[in-house]
Amino acid sequence: MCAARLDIEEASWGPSRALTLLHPVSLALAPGACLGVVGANGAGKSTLLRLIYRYLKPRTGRILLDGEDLWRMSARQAARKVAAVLQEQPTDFSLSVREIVALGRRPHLSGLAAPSGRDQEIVSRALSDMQLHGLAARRFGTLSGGERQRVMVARALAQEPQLLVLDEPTNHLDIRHQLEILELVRNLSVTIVTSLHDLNMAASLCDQVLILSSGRALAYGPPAEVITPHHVQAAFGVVCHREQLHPSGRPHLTFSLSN
Ligand SMILES: Nc1ncnc2c1ncn2[C@@H]1O[C@H](COP(=O)(O)OP(=O)(O)OP(=O)(O)O)[C@@H](O)[C@H]1O
Repeated sequence: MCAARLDIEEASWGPSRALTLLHPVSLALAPGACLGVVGANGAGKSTLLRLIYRYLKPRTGRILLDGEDLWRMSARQAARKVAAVLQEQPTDFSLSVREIVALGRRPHLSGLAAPSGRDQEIVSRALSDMQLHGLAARRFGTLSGGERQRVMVARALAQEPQLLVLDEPTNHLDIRHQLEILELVRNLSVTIVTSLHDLNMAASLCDQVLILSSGRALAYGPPAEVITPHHVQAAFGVVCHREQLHPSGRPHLTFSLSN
């Protein structure tokens, strides 16, 4: 897998001319960097992610991967470069875990060609990266929420993307699997855009953070500059305290409704 540079240039979106849900957003993300998109419910995180994985076409502006406009590529070309792990999961519950993960190879297969030995190897690696080998033959519909989430990450890994988009990747996961997924994601050599609700997690995982508030970019930059009590108050309407953990000295945020 290799990593792409992501440039978002004045990208906005709304379902009609009269309604803008995402006001123009611009940012540049270096290859291999991890961007965390945070904000209150309804702030526009999923909408921005949908533009980045080419589900929605920007009403204004562009999304560029290594300088190439996502909407000037074919859907298939884009699918070879961008993979997404979404909160909505597939409804083909009767497929096995291995079959679902193998769907990630589809953009790389030509025509009706059967998967090659290399494709099978990539699928096996994705299954073992997500510790799913023991579940490979199980029907997707029989898995727990956390197991399903790991299958969706494995499918995205099998796609060998240059940019991986994750919408709340730790949903449904217990603490151990949350930490494992985050560590795995962090060690991938791809560019990552992830929405997160946990600001402490965003601060420790991400190289850059974008705070959205009511469909507008409130702040963008390294976590220490962006996740500040002032911005948190403005975006979430809560009081935020930055404390230092002992003995690591790492910053940790706590929140309250009033001082
Ligand atoms: N097609 C649409 N038509 C009308 N409104 C929409 C449409 N899509 C999204 N919205 C609204 O736009 C706002 C932003 O939605 P979005 O899903 O991007 O928020 P979010 O930050 O991901 O929220 P959450 O944290 O709750 O998942 C919400 O108020 C949502 O109801």
